[in-house]
Amino acid sequence: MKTILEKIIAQKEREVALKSSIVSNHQLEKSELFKRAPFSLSERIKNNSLGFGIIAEHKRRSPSKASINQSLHIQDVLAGYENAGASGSSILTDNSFFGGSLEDLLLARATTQLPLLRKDFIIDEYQILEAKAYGADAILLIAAALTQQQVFTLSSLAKNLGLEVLLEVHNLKELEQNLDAPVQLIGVNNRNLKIFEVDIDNSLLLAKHIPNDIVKISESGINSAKAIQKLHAAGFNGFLIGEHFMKTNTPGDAAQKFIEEVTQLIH
Ligand SMILES: O=P(O)(O)OC[C@@H](O)[C@@H](O)c1c[nH]c2ccccc12
Repeated sequence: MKTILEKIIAQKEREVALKSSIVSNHQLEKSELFKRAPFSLSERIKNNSLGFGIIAEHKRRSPSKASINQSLHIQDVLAGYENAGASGSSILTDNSFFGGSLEDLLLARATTQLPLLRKDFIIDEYQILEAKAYGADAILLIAAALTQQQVFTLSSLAKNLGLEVLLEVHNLKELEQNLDAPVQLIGVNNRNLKIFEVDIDNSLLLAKHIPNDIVKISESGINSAKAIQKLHAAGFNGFLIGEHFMKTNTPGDAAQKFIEEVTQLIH
């Protein structure tokens, strides 16, 4: 039986083959946004007055949750996140499994000055060119979906284009085998993408193995200020949060309240 991750990757391979057959790399490189100088997500997380960074995610649905929120406009969500004091935003662009699109990324770019992470299952250089052409500042690479060679090649290309990389790992092996790749942020996913179970303790265990010149992010399943307090004490600088905000009618307000709670708790 195929895991969900394997199914998603198989679908991505088909998508990339189809899309690149009608829109060339060169056409993507000619787009207006390709000339834009990207923002630094890692700098915003390290240097902000809060002492921690929240990457607030736009997510309508996921394989583990059929519907989180289908009724909001991405412009309102992003304006709310920016106003709340988030350090960046993660925009799901996968359509088949998460209900997002590159159009979402474009609308987000037009709405906000926050650094934007293209959140997708990137397996090919073509998708990195797309990310830049649609206004991303950073991309996600998922170690569990890539070989060590792919992580190195794809993150090198991103770097050459001025995009930062958040490398997602789930265990020590994935972390250690990719430490020579040029990435600015490493995210420990609390959710196992193969079986979709959440375990915050996973991040706590891996934190000390991440080199200190790399920004440390804890991802997924975070829904309380107390969880951030623990993770922050373990050395994490940033926190990627989707569902806890997106399940409300006003994700920006939820993010604001959350950031206030965390600030009180950790100072
Ligand atoms: O909604 P949550 O549990 O706060 O999680 C956000 C984010 O970490 C999660 O969406 C995510 C982490 N890694 C991914 C890889 C692909 C798609 C989605 C993800």
